[in-house]
Amino acid sequence: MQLEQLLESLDLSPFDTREAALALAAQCAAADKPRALKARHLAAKALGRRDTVASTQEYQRLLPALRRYQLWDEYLAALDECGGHAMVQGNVNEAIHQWSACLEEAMVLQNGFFAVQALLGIGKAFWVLNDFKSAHHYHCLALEFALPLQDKASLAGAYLCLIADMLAADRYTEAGIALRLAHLSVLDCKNRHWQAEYLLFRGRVYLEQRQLALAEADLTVALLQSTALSFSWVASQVEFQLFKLYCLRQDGQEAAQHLANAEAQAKAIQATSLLERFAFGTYQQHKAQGDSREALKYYRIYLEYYEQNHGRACLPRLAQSTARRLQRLENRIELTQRKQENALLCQTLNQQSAQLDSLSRAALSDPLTGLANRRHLEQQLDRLDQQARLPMSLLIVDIDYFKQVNDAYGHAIGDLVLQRMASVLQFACRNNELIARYGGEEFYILLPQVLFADARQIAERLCAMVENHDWDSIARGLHATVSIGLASNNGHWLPCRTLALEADAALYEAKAAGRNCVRWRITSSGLMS
Ligand SMILES: Nc1nc2c(ncn2[C@@H]2O[C@H](COP(=O)(O)OP(=O)(O)OP(=O)(O)O)[C@@H](O)[C@H]2O)c(=O)[nH]1
Repeated sequence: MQLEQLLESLDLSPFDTREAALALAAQCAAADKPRALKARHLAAKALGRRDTVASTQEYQRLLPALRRYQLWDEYLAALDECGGHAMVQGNVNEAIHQWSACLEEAMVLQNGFFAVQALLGIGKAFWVLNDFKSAHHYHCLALEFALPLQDKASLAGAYLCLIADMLAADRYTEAGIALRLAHLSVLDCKNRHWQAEYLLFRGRVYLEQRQLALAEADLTVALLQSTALSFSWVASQVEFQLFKLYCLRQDGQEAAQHLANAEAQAKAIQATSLLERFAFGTYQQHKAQGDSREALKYYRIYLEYYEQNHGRACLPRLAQSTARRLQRLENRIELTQRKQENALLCQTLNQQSAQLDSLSRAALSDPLTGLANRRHLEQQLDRLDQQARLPMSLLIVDIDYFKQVNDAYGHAIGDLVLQRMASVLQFACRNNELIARYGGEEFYILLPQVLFADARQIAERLCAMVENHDWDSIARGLHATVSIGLASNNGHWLPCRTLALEADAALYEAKAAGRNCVRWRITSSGLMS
Protein backbone atom coordinates (compact mmCIF):
# COMPACT_ATOMS: atom_id res chain seq x y z
CA MET A 1 0.00 0.00 0.00
CA GLN A 2 1.21 3.48 -0.86
CA LEU A 3 1.99 5.90 1.89
CA GLU A 4 -0.48 8.40 0.46
CA GLN A 5 -3.25 5.82 0.56
CA LEU A 6 -2.32 5.00 4.12
CA LEU A 7 -2.65 8.63 4.99
CA GLU A 8 -6.11 8.74 3.52
CA SER A 9 -7.25 5.60 5.29
CA LEU A 10 -5.88 6.80 8.60
CA ASP A 11 -9.12 8.41 9.64
CA LEU A 12 -11.21 5.44 8.52
CA SER A 13 -9.49 2.43 9.93
CA PRO A 14 -6.71 3.12 12.37
CA PHE A 15 -6.05 -0.52 13.29
CA ASP A 16 -5.57 -1.71 9.72
CA THR A 17 -3.50 1.35 9.02
CA ARG A 18 -1.13 0.54 11.83
CA GLU A 19 -0.66 -3.04 10.66
CA ALA A 20 -0.19 -1.96 7.07
CA ALA A 21 2.20 0.80 8.08
CA LEU A 22 4.31 -1.59 10.12
CA ALA A 23 4.42 -4.05 7.23
CA LEU A 24 5.50 -1.28 4.92
CA ALA A 25 8.11 -0.12 7.41
CA ALA A 26 9.52 -3.63 7.60
CA GLN A 27 9.74 -3.84 3.79
CA CYS A 28 11.38 -0.48 3.47
CA ALA A 29 13.63 -0.74 6.50
CA ALA A 30 16.80 -1.48 4.67
CA ALA A 31 16.21 -0.05 1.22
CA ASP A 32 14.46 3.19 1.92
CA LYS A 33 15.07 4.35 5.48
CA PRO A 34 13.07 7.65 5.24
CA ARG A 35 10.10 5.79 3.76
CA ALA A 36 10.30 3.22 6.55
CA LEU A 37 10.42 6.02 9.13
CA LYS A 38 7.36 7.71 7.59
CA ALA A 39 5.50 4.40 7.79
CA ARG A 40 6.51 3.89 11.41
CA HIS A 41 5.37 7.41 12.15
CA LEU A 42 1.95 6.57 10.71
CA ALA A 43 1.86 3.37 12.72
CA ALA A 44 2.62 5.30 15.93
CA LYS A 45 -0.10 7.77 15.07
CA ALA A 46 -2.61 4.99 14.48
CA LEU A 47 -1.58 3.35 17.75
CA GLY A 48 -2.32 6.65 19.49
CA ARG A 49 -6.02 6.06 18.87
CA ARG A 50 -5.93 3.07 21.19
CA ASP A 51 -3.00 3.50 23.52
CA THR A 52 -1.57 6.96 24.04
CA VAL A 53 1.20 5.74 26.39
CA ALA A 54 2.53 3.17 23.92
CA SER A 55 2.20 5.66 21.08
CA THR A 56 4.20 8.28 23.00
CA GLN A 57 6.94 5.72 23.73
CA GLU A 58 7.14 4.85 20.06
CA TYR A 59 7.31 8.53 19.10
CA GLN A 60 10.14 9.08 21.59
CA ARG A 61 12.09 6.28 19.91
CA LEU A 62 11.34 7.68 16.47
CA LEU A 63 12.04 11.36 17.11
CA PRO A 64 15.87 11.31 16.85
CA ALA A 65 15.71 9.33 13.59
CA LEU A 66 13.07 11.63 12.08
CA ARG A 67 15.32 14.56 12.97
CA ARG A 68 18.41 12.89 11.55
CA TYR A 69 16.66 12.18 8.24
CA GLN A 70 15.17 15.68 8.26
CA LEU A 71 11.62 14.42 7.99
CA TRP A 72 10.42 17.74 9.42
CA ASP A 73 6.69 17.38 8.93
CA GLU A 74 6.70 13.98 10.63
CA TYR A 75 9.04 15.26 13.32
CA LEU A 76 6.83 18.25 14.18
CA ALA A 77 3.69 16.13 13.91
CA ALA A 78 5.23 13.65 16.37
CA LEU A 79 5.94 16.43 18.89
CA ASP A 80 2.40 17.75 18.42
CA GLU A 81 0.94 14.25 18.91
CA CYS A 82 3.01 13.79 22.09
CA GLY A 83 1.52 17.03 23.47
CA GLY A 84 -1.99 15.75 22.69
CA HIS A 85 -1.26 12.35 24.29
CA ALA A 86 0.04 14.00 27.48
CA MET A 87 -3.18 16.01 27.69
CA VAL A 88 -5.29 12.88 27.29
CA GLN A 89 -3.28 11.30 30.11
CA GLY A 90 -4.02 14.34 32.29
CA ASN A 91 -0.36 15.38 32.38
CA VAL A 92 -0.85 19.04 31.54
CA ASN A 93 2.67 20.24 32.35
CA GLU A 94 4.19 17.55 30.15
CA ALA A 95 1.79 18.61 27.38
CA ILE A 96 2.97 22.23 27.67
CA HIS A 97 6.55 20.99 27.55
CA GLN A 98 5.96 18.94 24.37
CA TRP A 99 4.06 21.69 22.58
CA SER A 100 6.67 24.26 23.56
CA ALA A 101 9.32 22.03 21.97
CA CYS A 102 7.10 21.70 18.89
CA LEU A 103 6.66 25.50 18.76
CA GLU A 104 10.37 26.14 19.07
CA GLU A 105 11.24 23.73 16.27
CA ALA A 106 8.40 25.02 14.09
CA MET A 107 9.72 28.57 14.49
CA VAL A 108 13.23 27.52 13.52
CA LEU A 109 11.89 25.59 10.56
CA GLN A 110 9.45 28.40 9.71
CA ASN A 111 6.58 25.94 9.69
CA GLY A 112 3.52 28.09 10.35
CA PHE A 113 1.07 25.20 10.43
CA PHE A 114 2.73 23.39 13.34
CA ALA A 115 3.45 26.68 15.11
CA VAL A 116 -0.30 27.27 15.12
CA GLN A 117 -1.02 23.70 16.30
CA ALA A 118 1.51 24.05 19.13
CA LEU A 119 0.20 27.46 20.20
CA LEU A 120 -3.38 26.16 20.24
CA GLY A 121 -2.23 23.13 22.23
CA ILE A 122 -0.49 25.29 24.84
CA GLY A 123 -3.56 27.51 25.03
CA LYS A 124 -5.74 24.43 25.60
CA ALA A 125 -3.42 23.31 28.42
CA PHE A 126 -3.70 26.69 30.15
CA TRP A 127 -7.47 26.47 29.76
CA VAL A 128 -7.48 23.20 31.62
CA LEU A 129 -5.39 24.89 34.34
CA ASN A 130 -8.08 27.59 34.48
CA ASP A 131 -5.43 30.16 33.56
CA PHE A 132 -7.61 31.92 30.99
CA LYS A 133 -5.33 34.91 30.65
CA SER A 134 -2.34 32.85 29.50
CA ALA A 135 -4.64 30.71 27.34
CA HIS A 136 -5.93 33.81 25.62
CA HIS A 137 -2.40 35.09 25.06
CA TYR A 138 -1.44 31.88 23.20
CA HIS A 139 -4.70 31.82 21.24
CA CYS A 140 -4.05 35.38 20.04
CA LEU A 141 -0.59 34.34 18.87
CA ALA A 142 -2.09 31.32 17.13
CA LEU A 143 -4.51 33.57 15.22
CA GLU A 144 -1.66 35.87 14.23
CA PHE A 145 0.24 32.90 12.81
CA ALA A 146 -2.84 31.38 11.19
CA LEU A 147 -3.99 34.49 9.30
CA PRO A 148 -1.24 34.51 6.64
CA LEU A 149 -1.24 30.69 6.26
CA GLN A 150 -4.42 30.48 4.19
CA ASP A 151 -5.18 27.25 5.95
CA LYS A 152 -8.86 27.19 6.83
CA ALA A 153 -8.47 24.56 9.55
CA SER A 154 -5.76 26.51 11.41
CA LEU A 155 -7.80 29.68 11.15
CA ALA A 156 -11.02 28.01 12.30
CA GLY A 157 -9.19 26.35 15.22
CA ALA A 158 -7.64 29.64 16.35
CA TYR A 159 -10.91 31.52 16.07
CA LEU A 160 -12.84 28.91 18.03
CA CYS A 161 -10.27 28.96 20.85
CA LEU A 162 -10.41 32.75 20.99
CA ILE A 163 -14.20 32.73 21.07
CA ALA A 164 -14.13 30.23 23.93
CA ASP A 165 -11.80 32.63 25.82
CA MET A 166 -14.13 35.55 25.23
CA LEU A 167 -17.16 33.61 26.40
CA ALA A 168 -15.31 32.48 29.52
CA ALA A 169 -14.59 36.16 30.24
CA ASP A 170 -18.24 37.10 29.52
CA ARG A 171 -17.12 39.27 26.59
CA TYR A 172 -20.15 38.47 24.49
CA THR A 173 -19.98 41.42 22.08
CA GLU A 174 -16.41 40.57 21.03
CA ALA A 175 -17.35 36.89 20.85
CA GLY A 176 -20.20 37.84 18.49
CA ILE A 177 -17.79 39.71 16.18
CA ALA A 178 -15.26 36.86 16.23
CA LEU A 179 -18.08 34.41 15.42
CA ARG A 180 -18.90 36.37 12.27
CA LEU A 181 -15.22 36.46 11.27
CA ALA A 182 -14.86 32.73 11.89
CA HIS A 183 -18.00 31.73 10.04
CA LEU A 184 -16.50 31.01 6.61
CA SER A 185 -13.38 29.27 7.81
CA VAL A 186 -15.40 26.99 10.10
CA LEU A 187 -17.78 26.14 7.24
CA ASP A 188 -14.91 25.54 4.80
CA CYS A 189 -12.80 23.35 7.03
CA LYS A 190 -15.63 20.76 7.06
CA ASN A 191 -14.75 19.66 10.56
CA ARG A 192 -18.12 18.63 12.03
CA HIS A 193 -16.81 18.72 15.60
CA TRP A 194 -15.81 22.32 15.15
CA GLN A 195 -19.08 23.15 13.47
CA ALA A 196 -20.96 21.79 16.49
CA GLU A 197 -18.74 23.84 18.78
CA TYR A 198 -19.29 26.93 16.62
CA LEU A 199 -23.08 26.56 16.91
CA LEU A 200 -22.77 26.08 20.66
CA PHE A 201 -20.83 29.34 20.94
CA ARG A 202 -23.24 31.24 18.71
CA GLY A 203 -26.17 29.87 20.69
CA ARG A 204 -24.53 31.13 23.87
CA VAL A 205 -24.15 34.63 22.41
CA TYR A 206 -27.78 34.68 21.23
CA LEU A 207 -28.87 33.47 24.66
CA GLU A 208 -26.94 36.28 26.29
CA GLN A 209 -28.62 38.75 23.92
CA ARG A 210 -31.98 37.20 24.91
CA GLN A 211 -32.68 36.20 21.30
CA LEU A 212 -34.17 32.98 22.55
CA ALA A 213 -35.59 31.63 19.28
CA LEU A 214 -32.23 32.03 17.48
CA ALA A 215 -30.39 30.57 20.46
CA GLU A 216 -32.72 27.57 20.51
CA ALA A 217 -32.24 26.95 16.77
CA ASP A 218 -28.42 26.93 17.07
CA LEU A 219 -28.36 24.88 20.25
CA THR A 220 -30.75 22.29 18.83
CA VAL A 221 -28.57 21.71 15.75
CA ALA A 222 -25.43 21.70 17.92
CA LEU A 223 -27.01 19.06 20.14
CA LEU A 224 -28.01 16.85 17.21
CA GLN A 225 -24.59 17.13 15.62
CA SER A 226 -22.57 16.61 18.79
CA THR A 227 -24.72 13.66 19.86
CA ALA A 228 -24.33 12.04 16.43
CA LEU A 229 -20.54 12.45 16.76
CA SER A 230 -20.58 11.23 20.42
CA PHE A 231 -18.88 14.55 21.15
CA SER A 232 -19.93 14.65 24.81
CA TRP A 233 -17.66 17.58 25.65
CA VAL A 234 -19.82 19.84 23.46
CA ALA A 235 -23.12 17.96 23.91
CA SER A 236 -23.04 18.44 27.68
CA GLN A 237 -22.34 22.17 27.27
CA VAL A 238 -25.19 22.50 24.80
CA GLU A 239 -27.51 20.79 27.30
CA PHE A 240 -26.41 23.26 29.95
CA GLN A 241 -27.18 26.22 27.68
CA LEU A 242 -30.61 24.70 27.00
CA PHE A 243 -31.10 24.51 30.78
CA LYS A 244 -30.42 28.26 30.96
CA LEU A 245 -32.73 28.90 28.02
CA TYR A 246 -35.65 27.07 29.66
CA CYS A 247 -34.96 28.86 32.95
CA LEU A 248 -35.45 32.12 31.04
CA ARG A 249 -38.68 30.74 29.62
CA GLN A 250 -39.68 29.78 33.15
CA ASP A 251 -40.24 26.19 32.13
CA GLY A 252 -38.84 24.50 35.25
CA GLN A 253 -39.52 20.95 34.08
CA GLU A 254 -37.66 21.24 30.74
CA ALA A 255 -34.85 23.17 32.43
CA ALA A 256 -34.35 20.44 35.05
CA GLN A 257 -34.27 17.77 32.33
CA HIS A 258 -31.53 19.59 30.37
CA LEU A 259 -29.49 20.20 33.52
CA ALA A 260 -29.68 16.48 34.35
CA ASN A 261 -28.58 15.63 30.77
CA ALA A 262 -25.68 18.09 30.95
CA GLU A 263 -24.46 16.62 34.23
CA ALA A 264 -24.85 13.03 33.06
CA GLN A 265 -22.87 13.66 29.85
CA ALA A 266 -20.09 15.51 31.67
CA LYS A 267 -19.90 12.75 34.30
CA ALA A 268 -19.66 10.10 31.58
CA ILE A 269 -16.44 11.65 30.26
CA GLN A 270 -15.30 12.64 33.77
CA ALA A 271 -15.20 16.29 32.74
CA THR A 272 -15.07 17.70 36.26
CA SER A 273 -14.03 21.13 34.96
CA LEU A 274 -17.37 21.25 33.13
CA LEU A 275 -19.24 19.99 36.18
CA GLU A 276 -17.60 22.76 38.20
CA ARG A 277 -18.76 25.34 35.65
CA PHE A 278 -22.27 23.86 35.50
CA ALA A 279 -22.59 23.95 39.28
CA PHE A 280 -21.50 27.58 39.38
CA GLY A 281 -23.86 28.50 36.51
CA THR A 282 -26.75 26.71 38.23
CA TYR A 283 -25.98 28.53 41.47
CA GLN A 284 -26.12 31.86 39.58
CA GLN A 285 -29.36 30.86 37.89
CA HIS A 286 -31.10 29.99 41.15
CA LYS A 287 -29.74 33.12 42.79
CA ALA A 288 -31.18 35.26 39.98
CA GLN A 289 -34.54 33.51 40.41
CA GLY A 290 -34.44 34.23 44.15
CA ASP A 291 -34.30 30.56 45.14
CA SER A 292 -31.59 30.87 47.79
CA ARG A 293 -31.96 27.32 49.05
CA GLU A 294 -31.18 25.76 45.64
CA ALA A 295 -28.49 28.41 45.06
CA LEU A 296 -26.76 27.39 48.28
CA LYS A 297 -27.00 23.71 47.33
CA TYR A 298 -25.31 24.30 43.97
CA TYR A 299 -22.71 26.63 45.44
CA ARG A 300 -21.66 23.83 47.79
CA ILE A 301 -21.50 21.38 44.86
CA TYR A 302 -19.38 23.93 43.00
CA LEU A 303 -16.98 24.16 45.95
CA GLU A 304 -16.64 20.37 45.99
CA TYR A 305 -15.71 20.30 42.30
CA TYR A 306 -13.43 23.28 42.74
CA GLU A 307 -11.51 21.48 45.45
CA GLN A 308 -11.44 18.31 43.37
CA ASN A 309 -10.15 20.15 40.28
CA HIS A 310 -7.68 22.55 41.83
CA GLY A 311 -6.75 20.87 45.08
CA ARG A 312 -7.43 21.99 48.61
CA ALA A 313 -4.46 24.37 48.41
CA CYS A 314 -6.38 26.54 45.94
CA LEU A 315 -9.35 26.98 48.23
CA PRO A 316 -7.91 29.94 50.21
CA ARG A 317 -7.99 31.93 46.96
CA LEU A 318 -11.72 31.45 47.02
CA ALA A 319 -12.07 31.57 50.78
CA GLN A 320 -12.99 35.21 51.20
CA SER A 321 -15.53 35.46 48.44
CA THR A 322 -16.86 32.00 49.34
CA ALA A 323 -17.43 32.93 52.96
CA ARG A 324 -19.17 36.10 51.86
CA ARG A 325 -21.33 34.27 49.35
CA LEU A 326 -22.30 31.51 51.75
CA GLN A 327 -23.11 34.05 54.43
CA ARG A 328 -25.22 36.07 52.01
CA LEU A 329 -27.12 32.98 50.86
CA GLU A 330 -27.73 31.79 54.39
CA ASN A 331 -28.94 35.27 55.34
CA ARG A 332 -31.25 35.26 52.39
CA ILE A 333 -32.66 31.86 53.29
CA GLU A 334 -33.25 33.08 56.84
CA LEU A 335 -34.87 36.21 55.49
CA THR A 336 -37.15 34.19 53.22
CA GLN A 337 -38.05 31.97 56.18
CA ARG A 338 -38.81 35.02 58.33
CA LYS A 339 -40.86 36.52 55.53
CA GLN A 340 -42.84 33.29 55.23
CA GLU A 341 -43.40 33.23 59.00
CA ASN A 342 -44.43 36.89 58.92
CA ALA A 343 -46.81 36.27 56.03
CA LEU A 344 -48.35 33.39 58.01
CA LEU A 345 -48.66 35.58 61.09
CA CYS A 346 -50.25 38.38 59.05
CA GLN A 347 -52.67 35.90 57.53
CA THR A 348 -53.70 34.64 61.00
CA LEU A 349 -54.01 38.21 62.26
CA ASN A 350 -56.11 39.18 59.27
CA GLN A 351 -58.34 36.16 59.75
CA GLN A 352 -58.74 36.98 63.43
CA SER A 353 -59.50 40.61 62.78
CA ALA A 354 -61.98 39.61 60.07
CA GLN A 355 -63.63 37.28 62.59
CA LEU A 356 -63.65 40.08 65.15
CA ASP A 357 -65.15 42.41 62.57
CA SER A 358 -67.90 40.00 61.69
CA LEU A 359 -68.54 39.30 65.40
CA SER A 360 -68.78 42.99 66.22
CA ARG A 361 -70.90 43.54 63.14
CA ALA A 362 -73.14 40.72 64.33
CA ALA A 363 -73.25 42.24 67.81
CA LEU A 364 -74.37 45.57 66.41
CA SER A 365 -76.69 44.50 63.63
CA ASP A 366 -80.10 42.95 63.37
CA PRO A 367 -79.82 39.47 61.81
CA LEU A 368 -83.24 39.59 60.11
CA THR A 369 -82.98 42.91 58.27
CA GLY A 370 -79.23 43.65 58.35
CA LEU A 371 -79.98 47.08 59.81
CA ALA A 372 -78.31 48.43 62.96
CA ASN A 373 -79.81 46.94 66.13
CA ARG A 374 -80.94 48.56 69.32
CA ARG A 375 -77.48 48.33 70.93
CA HIS A 376 -75.88 50.08 67.95
CA LEU A 377 -78.54 52.76 68.02
CA GLU A 378 -78.00 53.43 71.73
CA GLN A 379 -74.22 53.62 71.29
CA GLN A 380 -74.77 56.09 68.51
CA LEU A 381 -77.13 58.22 70.58
CA ASP A 382 -74.55 58.34 73.41
CA ARG A 383 -71.80 59.26 70.99
CA LEU A 384 -73.83 62.07 69.48
CA ASP A 385 -74.55 63.43 72.95
CA GLN A 386 -70.81 63.64 73.63
CA GLN A 387 -70.01 65.29 70.32
CA ALA A 388 -70.86 68.71 68.97
CA ARG A 389 -74.42 69.69 69.67
CA LEU A 390 -75.97 69.39 66.25
CA PRO A 391 -79.33 70.03 64.74
CA MET A 392 -80.98 66.67 64.99
CA SER A 393 -84.25 65.00 64.09
CA LEU A 394 -85.40 61.50 64.94
CA LEU A 395 -88.15 59.38 63.38
CA ILE A 396 -89.75 56.33 64.96
CA VAL A 397 -91.47 54.29 62.30
CA ASP A 398 -93.91 51.62 63.47
CA ILE A 399 -95.79 49.20 61.24
CA ASP A 400 -99.54 49.41 61.74
CA TYR A 401 -101.39 46.33 62.89
CA PHE A 402 -98.43 44.10 62.37
CA LYS A 403 -99.82 41.50 64.70
CA GLN A 404 -102.66 41.03 62.18
CA VAL A 405 -100.12 40.40 59.39
CA ASN A 406 -98.54 37.66 61.45
CA ASP A 407 -101.87 36.24 62.37
CA ALA A 408 -103.29 36.30 58.83
CA TYR A 409 -100.22 35.30 56.80
CA GLY A 410 -97.94 33.58 59.25
CA HIS A 411 -94.69 34.52 60.95
CA ALA A 412 -92.54 33.83 57.86
CA ILE A 413 -94.49 36.35 55.77
CA GLY A 414 -94.25 38.73 58.75
CA ASP A 415 -90.48 38.38 58.54
CA LEU A 416 -90.54 39.13 54.82
CA VAL A 417 -92.58 42.27 55.50
CA LEU A 418 -89.99 43.39 58.06
CA GLN A 419 -87.17 42.81 55.55
CA ARG A 420 -89.02 44.61 52.77
CA MET A 421 -89.77 47.50 55.14
CA ALA A 422 -86.03 47.76 55.91
CA SER A 423 -85.30 48.04 52.16
CA VAL A 424 -87.94 50.72 51.65
CA LEU A 425 -86.51 52.76 54.55
CA GLN A 426 -82.94 52.39 53.25
CA PHE A 427 -84.06 53.40 49.78
CA ALA A 428 -85.73 56.55 51.15
CA CYS A 429 -82.78 57.67 53.32
CA ARG A 430 -79.26 59.00 52.69
CA ASN A 431 -76.15 57.02 53.54
CA ASN A 432 -75.21 59.02 56.62
CA GLU A 433 -78.59 58.52 58.23
CA LEU A 434 -78.67 55.70 60.74
CA ILE A 435 -81.62 53.33 60.39
CA ALA A 436 -82.03 50.86 63.21
CA ARG A 437 -84.53 48.16 64.05
CA TYR A 438 -85.28 48.98 67.64
CA GLY A 439 -87.28 45.84 68.19
CA GLY A 440 -90.35 44.05 66.83
CA GLU A 441 -91.88 46.17 64.09
CA GLU A 442 -90.38 49.46 65.28
CA PHE A 443 -87.62 51.31 63.39
CA TYR A 444 -85.63 54.41 64.36
CA ILE A 445 -84.19 56.81 61.82
CA LEU A 446 -81.59 59.28 63.07
CA LEU A 447 -81.30 62.42 60.94
CA PRO A 448 -78.24 64.45 61.99
CA GLN A 449 -78.01 68.04 60.63
CA VAL A 450 -81.67 67.92 59.59
CA LEU A 451 -84.06 70.63 60.82
CA PHE A 452 -87.74 70.07 61.48
CA ALA A 453 -89.08 71.21 58.09
CA ASP A 454 -86.90 68.78 56.14
CA ALA A 455 -87.45 65.99 58.66
CA ARG A 456 -91.20 66.37 58.28
CA GLN A 457 -90.91 66.16 54.49
CA ILE A 458 -88.83 63.01 54.79
CA ALA A 459 -91.33 61.46 57.19
CA GLU A 460 -94.34 62.32 54.98
CA ARG A 461 -92.56 60.97 51.92
CA LEU A 462 -91.71 57.76 53.77
CA CYS A 463 -95.23 57.29 54.92
CA ALA A 464 -96.50 57.66 51.35
CA MET A 465 -93.81 55.34 49.95
CA VAL A 466 -94.80 52.59 52.36
CA GLU A 467 -98.46 53.04 51.62
CA ASN A 468 -97.85 52.90 47.88
CA HIS A 469 -95.44 49.99 47.99
CA ASP A 470 -96.40 46.81 46.16
CA TRP A 471 -96.93 44.63 49.28
CA ASP A 472 -99.14 42.37 47.27
CA SER A 473 -95.97 40.91 45.72
CA ILE A 474 -95.18 39.29 49.10
CA ALA A 475 -98.63 37.81 49.62
CA ARG A 476 -101.89 38.32 47.82
CA GLY A 477 -104.07 40.91 49.59
CA LEU A 478 -101.29 41.97 51.93
CA HIS A 479 -100.97 45.66 52.63
CA ALA A 480 -98.85 47.60 55.12
CA THR A 481 -98.74 51.15 56.34
CA VAL A 482 -96.68 52.93 59.00
CA SER A 483 -97.22 55.51 61.67
CA ILE A 484 -94.32 57.89 62.25
CA GLY A 485 -93.42 59.89 65.32
CA LEU A 486 -91.02 62.74 64.62
CA ALA A 487 -89.05 64.79 67.12
CA SER A 488 -86.65 67.56 66.17
CA ASN A 489 -84.40 69.84 68.28
CA ASN A 490 -84.50 72.19 65.31
CA GLY A 491 -80.92 73.30 65.91
CA HIS A 492 -81.15 73.76 69.70
CA TRP A 493 -79.43 70.98 71.44
CA LEU A 494 -81.24 68.53 73.68
CA PRO A 495 -80.00 65.10 74.85
CA CYS A 496 -80.78 62.46 72.21
CA ARG A 497 -82.56 60.24 74.70
CA THR A 498 -84.97 63.06 75.49
CA LEU A 499 -85.50 63.46 71.76
CA ALA A 500 -86.29 59.74 71.56
CA LEU A 501 -88.92 60.04 74.31
CA GLU A 502 -90.50 62.94 72.42
CA ALA A 503 -90.58 60.98 69.17
CA ASP A 504 -92.18 58.05 70.98
CA ALA A 505 -94.87 60.37 72.31
CA ALA A 506 -95.43 61.73 68.79
CA LEU A 507 -95.75 58.16 67.50
CA TYR A 508 -98.38 57.45 70.13
CA GLU A 509 -100.26 60.44 68.84
CA ALA A 510 -100.01 59.19 65.25
CA LYS A 511 -101.42 55.83 66.28
CA ALA A 512 -104.20 57.58 68.15
CA ALA A 513 -104.93 59.72 65.10
CA GLY A 514 -105.82 56.64 63.11
CA ARG A 515 -102.36 55.40 61.92
CA ASN A 516 -100.72 55.79 58.46
CA CYS A 517 -99.73 59.36 59.33
CA VAL A 518 -96.94 61.51 60.79
CA ARG A 519 -97.04 63.39 64.07
CA TRP A 520 -94.25 65.52 65.49
CA ARG A 521 -92.78 67.39 68.36
CA ILE A 522 -90.33 70.27 68.13
CA THR A 523 -88.47 70.17 71.38
CA SER A 524 -86.46 73.44 71.41
CA SER A 525 -89.29 75.91 71.53
CA GLY A 526 -91.74 74.09 73.65
CA LEU A 527 -93.73 71.07 72.56
CA MET A 528 -96.16 71.18 69.74
CA SER A 529 -97.82 68.52 67.64
N1 LIG B 1 -92.86 37.99 62.08
C1 LIG B 1 -92.31 38.65 63.12
N2 LIG B 1 -93.12 39.20 64.02
C2 LIG B 1 -92.59 39.89 65.06
C3 LIG B 1 -91.20 40.01 65.21
N3 LIG B 1 -90.99 40.75 66.35
C4 LIG B 1 -92.19 41.09 66.86
N4 LIG B 1 -93.16 40.56 66.08
C5 LIG B 1 -94.58 40.65 66.22
O1 LIG B 1 -95.03 42.00 66.06
C6 LIG B 1 -96.28 42.12 66.67
C7 LIG B 1 -96.40 43.44 67.33
O2 LIG B 1 -97.70 43.60 67.72
P1 LIG B 1 -98.23 44.82 68.51
O3 LIG B 1 -97.18 45.32 69.45
O4 LIG B 1 -99.54 44.44 69.08
O5 LIG B 1 -98.47 45.97 67.48
P2 LIG B 1 -99.30 46.04 66.15
O6 LIG B 1 -100.02 44.79 65.87
O7 LIG B 1 -98.38 46.47 65.04
O8 LIG B 1 -100.31 47.19 66.39
P3 LIG B 1 -99.99 48.73 66.37
O9 LIG B 1 -98.53 48.93 66.51
O10 LIG B 1 -100.76 49.26 67.52
O11 LIG B 1 -100.49 49.21 65.07
C8 LIG B 1 -96.38 40.96 67.63
O12 LIG B 1 -97.36 40.04 67.14
C9 LIG B 1 -95.03 40.30 67.59
O13 LIG B 1 -95.10 38.89 67.74
C10 LIG B 1 -90.36 39.38 64.25
O14 LIG B 1 -89.16 39.41 64.31
N5 LIG B 1 -90.97 38.71 63.23
